[in-house]
Amino acid sequence: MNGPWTIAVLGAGAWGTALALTALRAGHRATLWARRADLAHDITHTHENRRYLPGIALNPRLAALDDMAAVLSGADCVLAAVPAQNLRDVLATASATLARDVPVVLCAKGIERGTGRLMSQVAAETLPGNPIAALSGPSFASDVASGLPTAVTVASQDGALAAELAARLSAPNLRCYSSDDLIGVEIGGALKNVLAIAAGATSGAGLGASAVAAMITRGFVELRRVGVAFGARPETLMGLSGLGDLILTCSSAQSRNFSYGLALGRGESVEGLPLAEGVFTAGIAAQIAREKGIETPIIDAVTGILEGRLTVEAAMQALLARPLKNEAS
Ligand SMILES: NC(=O)C1=CN([C@@H]2O[C@H](COP(=O)(O)OP(=O)(O)OC[C@H]3O[C@@H](n4cnc5c(N)ncnc54)[C@H](O)[C@@H]3O)[C@@H](O)[C@H]2O)C=CC1
Ligand SMILES: O=C(CO)COP(=O)(O)O
Repeated sequence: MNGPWTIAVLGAGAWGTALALTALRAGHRATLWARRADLAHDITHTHENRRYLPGIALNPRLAALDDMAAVLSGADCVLAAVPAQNLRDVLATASATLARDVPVVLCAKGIERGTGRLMSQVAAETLPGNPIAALSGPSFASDVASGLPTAVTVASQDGALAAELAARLSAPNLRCYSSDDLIGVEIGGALKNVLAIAAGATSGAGLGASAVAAMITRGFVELRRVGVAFGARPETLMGLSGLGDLILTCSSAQSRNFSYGLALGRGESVEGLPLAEGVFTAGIAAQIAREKGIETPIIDAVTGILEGRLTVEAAMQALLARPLKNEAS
């Protein structure tokens, strides 16, 4: 289909709002679905998402509704930007009204806790028949919403669909590359959040920039090991959705995952901190790695800290005391 698309964005949090603004910048029509009527009202009438993107003036053409069926009606494409653990419920609701030929682009980064499913597997189960893609890469919502530039990857097992979506979703400030390595793109996005908690904790514990760099690098080794076991291509893991997003998320307090780790490292309360997807993905990622016989000491350490079995100090000591080995092994 030529001409502008009608894009439905599910989830009116920071990322859904940023992506809807980007879709408008790309010349499309975009409507947000918000779970809560007051948030939908705010976005439509005050042109600000005060809860999730405070201080950023929204395009007055951006409307939000709390009626999912109305948002999905006539959509040429759906962007799903709700948290990973809520994706199944949201897509199950969408399945009642969404036409089966409409592509769904998954924008959450995580692994489903109870099942170990990647987001594309959740979508395949809840929306059988819909073409599925994922969008992932280094992209803080507030940067993207403000019009700052970045690049991401749009992946689908159908390479032609990925290329079409990448072309359609690219905007003046968002350069979308395409890939047919869907799993590779998803794994990078999910695991970098867990590793950002580790990097944040290292920094928060005052262990120094050298330790943070070592943590990121050895964390990337774990990301590659798990990714390859899932069938991801190494070059995908080295790309925007893997290494690119790992660098971003592990090096800035703008990241909620890094900030969560910072608080842990400083011994501060994490009560009430904003969504940090790595908190939910760590345990299931560690379990999957164990089942596949993959060594993931950093992901295991983050899990131990989150479950209250390890202090940050004890986890660091245990990592440093591991048997010495060849770096390439
Ligand atoms: N914020 C960012 O910079 C980026 C976030 N992402 C990913 O996007 C996903 C969403 O993140 P954000 O928008 O940042 O989170 P957020 O916390 O800003 O917003 C989450 C939104 O989902 C809604 N929500 C929560 N539980 C829900 C449920 N049970 N059913 C329906 N909606 C529900 C909330 O009301 C809110 O509107 C996450 O997986 C995150 O990793 C990806 C790239 C960038
Ligand atoms: O995924 C992100 C940037 O690409 C956002 O990271 P946080 O969820 O840690 O803020």
